[in-house]
Amino acid sequence: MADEWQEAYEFAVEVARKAGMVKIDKEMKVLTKSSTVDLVTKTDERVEKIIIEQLPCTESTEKGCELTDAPTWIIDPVDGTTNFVHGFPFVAVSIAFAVKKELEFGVVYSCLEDKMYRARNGKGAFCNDEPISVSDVKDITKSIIISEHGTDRTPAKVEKIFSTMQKILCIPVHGLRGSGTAATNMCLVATGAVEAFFEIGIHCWDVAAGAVIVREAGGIVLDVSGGPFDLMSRRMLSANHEDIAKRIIKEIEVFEVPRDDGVKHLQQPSSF
Ligand SMILES: O=P(O)(O)O[C@H]1[C@H](O)[C@@H](O)[C@H](O)[C@@H](O)[C@@H]1O
Ligand SMILES: [Mg+2]
Repeated sequence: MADEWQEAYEFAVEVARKAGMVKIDKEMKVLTKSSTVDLVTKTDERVEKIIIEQLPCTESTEKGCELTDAPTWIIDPVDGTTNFVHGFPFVAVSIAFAVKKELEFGVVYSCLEDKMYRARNGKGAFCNDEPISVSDVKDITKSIIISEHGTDRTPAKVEKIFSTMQKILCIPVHGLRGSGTAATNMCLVATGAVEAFFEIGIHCWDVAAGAVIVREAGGIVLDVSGGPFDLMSRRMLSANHEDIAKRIIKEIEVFEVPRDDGVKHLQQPSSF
């Protein structure tokens, strides 16, 4: 049987590259989404339009996310919009494709670094056409971990986020980092530059492509409780190895966030 999705995969790489030809423009119009620190720009809209016009069979929906069995594109035109607005040099285009609710391939173009990350189920992960793989460090005290504080500044949530970061820092780990884009953070796990990245509050479009890239690079993608990864849950932990993941999970102070699909919060059974 012909390789059904290969053409779509290759096409997504080209579309991501074209969409990534964005320029840092000091006069850009900045708008806000869920809060005054959750930014979106006219460029986000322009890039989204470029992508949607070029990808085959796209129907765009303004109404949140619902993953059905139909072939579905999951797009973040500018991941790292706050970076983009400030000229902080990590901005990515993220394009994923799911079939029957399973992610089939993911493409992340880190445009300012000109790094094209891509992966397809069972076919490996690549950066600029070179195969990539996760780090082999299993000792958390020899690791670098990424987390982000997101855009919800409710004091109780911020407290949990910083308390988690403090506990992880004091394990101790070699360092804590954050590029400001979830898609790029996941690619940093996939290349072995860091051992893990976790965040509560991200959206499906921030992490869908990265999830395929991490898995194909030999890593794991889980819920922050250790249970199976649920794309709509807005909770994600990606790691090079389950030893690193288990150790981080011990320290994560989980808090509730509304799911992307609007379904009431589901309890995630831990696989550890
Ligand atoms: O830049 P966007 O697409 O809004 O995504 C980022 C999100 O807004 C932040 O809350 C997260 O901390 C980042 O990891 C996302 O990539
Ligand atoms: Mg994003």
